Amino acid sequence: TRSTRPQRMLKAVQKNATKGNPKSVISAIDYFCKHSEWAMNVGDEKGSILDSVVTEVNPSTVLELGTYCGYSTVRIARLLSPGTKLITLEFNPANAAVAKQIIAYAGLQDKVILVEGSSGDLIPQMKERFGITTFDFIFLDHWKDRYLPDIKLFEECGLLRKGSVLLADNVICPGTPEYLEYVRKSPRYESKYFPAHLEYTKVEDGLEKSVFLG
Ligand SMILES: Cc1ccc(Cc2cc(O)c(O)c(C(=O)NC/C=C/[C@H]3O[C@@H](n4cnc5c(N)ncnc54)[C@H](O)[C@@H]3O)c2)cc1
Ligand SMILES: [Mg+2]
Repeated sequence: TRSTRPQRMLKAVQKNATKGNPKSVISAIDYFCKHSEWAMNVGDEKGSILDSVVTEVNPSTVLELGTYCGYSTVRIARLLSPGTKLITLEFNPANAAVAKQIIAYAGLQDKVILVEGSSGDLIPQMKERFGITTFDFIFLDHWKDRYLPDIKLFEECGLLRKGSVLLADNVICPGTPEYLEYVRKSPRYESKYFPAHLEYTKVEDGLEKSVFLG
């Protein structure tokens, strides 16, 4: 049967990147998306903003919602200090299987815990399953209608502390209007919009960084 786009992306990484070199994996995926097939990775322009926020926060506890093929997982994990791991949630087994291989090809498997399942089910399990008290940094890049319910779930589960940083992809395109309204209106968050473009296109998009004020 015909291969899937994530499988073709993995092939491109195995062909064009250097094993154990995260930067080359990131470049190989960006090249594939620019010259072969567009795919919904955060991309290089928004990825640089992601890099700068992760570097600024220098988090000890990290959560990513929506692994997809692991592109942003690799971007984040490569910047984490030794001994720090990121937890990434993905409910599509086929995507998780590809992501696992791309993360391993980058040599970052020891810095990543990939959990198969849905955020709605897994977020309430973070404390008991992974011994997490609160998250320092959360990257939201899953189904856009899950951003708002999931941030409320973080609050209900006591997973945010004063200074926790949430970074949300696609707040313009595809768009997350309810989430944006919530974080921008709530007195419990300090929000900032980083303008950019939809990955590999000239369409306007951007990231919203929201700091929990406790
Ligand atoms: C109209 C239009 C369409 C598409 C675009 C382009 C565009 C650009 C982008 O950067 C995008 O991030 C997206 C986008 O839709 N992303 C959704 C990403 C899902 C992945 O995450 C997984 N997942 C989804 N919900 C959950 C969940 N609860 N728990 C665990 N995993 C979940 C899925 O299994 C997928 O692996 C789309 C722009 C405009
Ligand atoms: Mg996205």
